[in-house]
Amino acid sequence: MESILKQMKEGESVVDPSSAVGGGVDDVYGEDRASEDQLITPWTVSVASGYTLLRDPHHNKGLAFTERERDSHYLRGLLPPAVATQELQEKKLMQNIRSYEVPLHRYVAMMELEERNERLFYKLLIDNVEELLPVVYTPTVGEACQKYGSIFKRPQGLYISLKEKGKILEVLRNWPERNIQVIVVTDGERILGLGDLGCQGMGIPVGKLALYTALGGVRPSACLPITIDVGTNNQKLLDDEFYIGLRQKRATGKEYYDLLEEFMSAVKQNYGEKVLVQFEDFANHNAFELLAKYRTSHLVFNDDIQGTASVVLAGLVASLKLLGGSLADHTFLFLGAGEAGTGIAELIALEISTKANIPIDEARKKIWLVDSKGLIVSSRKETLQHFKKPWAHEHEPLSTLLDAVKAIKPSVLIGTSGVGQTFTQNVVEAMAAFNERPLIMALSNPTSQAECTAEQAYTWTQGRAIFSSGSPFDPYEYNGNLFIPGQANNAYIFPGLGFGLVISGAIRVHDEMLLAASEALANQVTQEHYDKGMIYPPLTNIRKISAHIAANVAAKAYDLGLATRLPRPTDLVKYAESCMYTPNYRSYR
Ligand SMILES: O=C([O-])CC(=O)C(=O)O
Ligand SMILES: [Mg+2]
Repeated sequence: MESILKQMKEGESVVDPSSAVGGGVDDVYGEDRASEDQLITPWTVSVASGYTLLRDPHHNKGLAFTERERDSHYLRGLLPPAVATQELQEKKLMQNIRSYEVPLHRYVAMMELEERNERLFYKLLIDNVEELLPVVYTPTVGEACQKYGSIFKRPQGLYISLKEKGKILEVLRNWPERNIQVIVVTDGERILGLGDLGCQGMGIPVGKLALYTALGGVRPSACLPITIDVGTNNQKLLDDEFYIGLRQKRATGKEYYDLLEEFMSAVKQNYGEKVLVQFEDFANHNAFELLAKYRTSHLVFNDDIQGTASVVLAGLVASLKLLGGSLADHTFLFLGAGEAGTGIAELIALEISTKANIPIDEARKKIWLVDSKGLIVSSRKETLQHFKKPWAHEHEPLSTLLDAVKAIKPSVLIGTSGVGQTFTQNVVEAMAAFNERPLIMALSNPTSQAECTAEQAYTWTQGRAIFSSGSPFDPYEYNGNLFIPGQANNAYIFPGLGFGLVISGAIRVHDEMLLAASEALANQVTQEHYDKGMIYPPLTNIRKISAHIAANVAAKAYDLGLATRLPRPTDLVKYAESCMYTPNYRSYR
């Protein structure tokens, strides 16, 4: 109370005006542009003082408050005498985090840092991206969701449950930030390859949005994680006394779709049509339908269908440098015909059809899918779900993956089944029998669900495999050679894709933007990477990569007439870079 009075005396606001309603892309980013050259704008002085300032994660700098700031912001005595730089704080935190051996403890330490000092959290994440991505994101975030009820301390996003039916607009208005640019929403029904985690799926939107900021450059205050809770069919959670969600079986059908409809229209009403909604980890039976329903009326994309497709296509295009030929010269076999499998298959077909100038149906014939019932073939067409039908080609029925590998003789094997250890030694050896360099992608997450490990892929092919996975694997030494697995995770794509949509003021996501994102990523793989057998660039350069992806996506948005931010900047890469949030401390006078 006292500190608020002090602020009022000084004419300061307790609210950061950068979060006020209104403002397009330019004024939104003014805050961070100003911060970079330490300009003092009216915004940067509008922070709370004293004890409140130390408790405000958006503005707190801890020991890094200077002597002058300690005087001018009533911090004397509230901090010990030492003054630290942001770099020294980083050093200390990395030491602390490395001292925790249990990955979940590292996760909790990072979340606590985010709640204490947002800029330091993002600085740490950006400067140590390869080390910390597996902590705040896949695979550790999977375990965090499984135990979310126990580790839950403070809400990090919005929970919209069936109890909020009819009141969703009010709920959105309860969120403290107004100027939202990106929402990641899940209903928790298919969290990674871990299944239905209900309300505890919240860890996923939180993790994805941390990457939007760290990897893509979207301001943290413009990001909104949302979990829609319609119940869970996970009995273990329903019986768990610490479960944080609705204690009921999942609502389905009309009840489910009515809630989603209310949510989507409330989002548009509250934030306008340029807010991006990323659907994440919905179950297959809803994911395709929600995407089809909203892609023509809202700025939406499904990360598991489209983001994953774009990242895999980039890896495939890059791998042609090592394999030779064009995509049309290859044959693709998938294990798993859900969101990721059919999404990737469709984008590959689109790319082949565009590049080879052949009808998409012809292009699809290069691509085969196996689901839990075996190879998808035309005799099964009647009973297939609609998203599998385009892949039902003429062939005799085959019930196992191994039989399919032997019969189809693919050059590329892609796992999107969500089931670990399904690329058995026999399967991988069969791939190596007729391919000089078999391309193997074990995409299911987290690590426990990967179809095979990097070590297995390299040893079972005597080091000939080109291997990528959804979850990270360490480099592996085999016969004196070091092999570096690629991480074919949508994390390469969605931050740049989303940022490109935001900076161009796009109003719809078009498939050509996914191709543009994919192309930009593939272009970032250099000869130096190819020489090491890599088909993805290292994550250490991810902000530069994201700027290129954003620029390519924005260019496509302008070309397609879907961009509303006019005039079109002449150099989109430079423009993207200049708009990116940077977490260096600002000075408060
Ligand atoms: O979150 C990840 O690591 C990738 C992804 O979207 C999924 O597995 O559902
Ligand atoms: Mg996902």
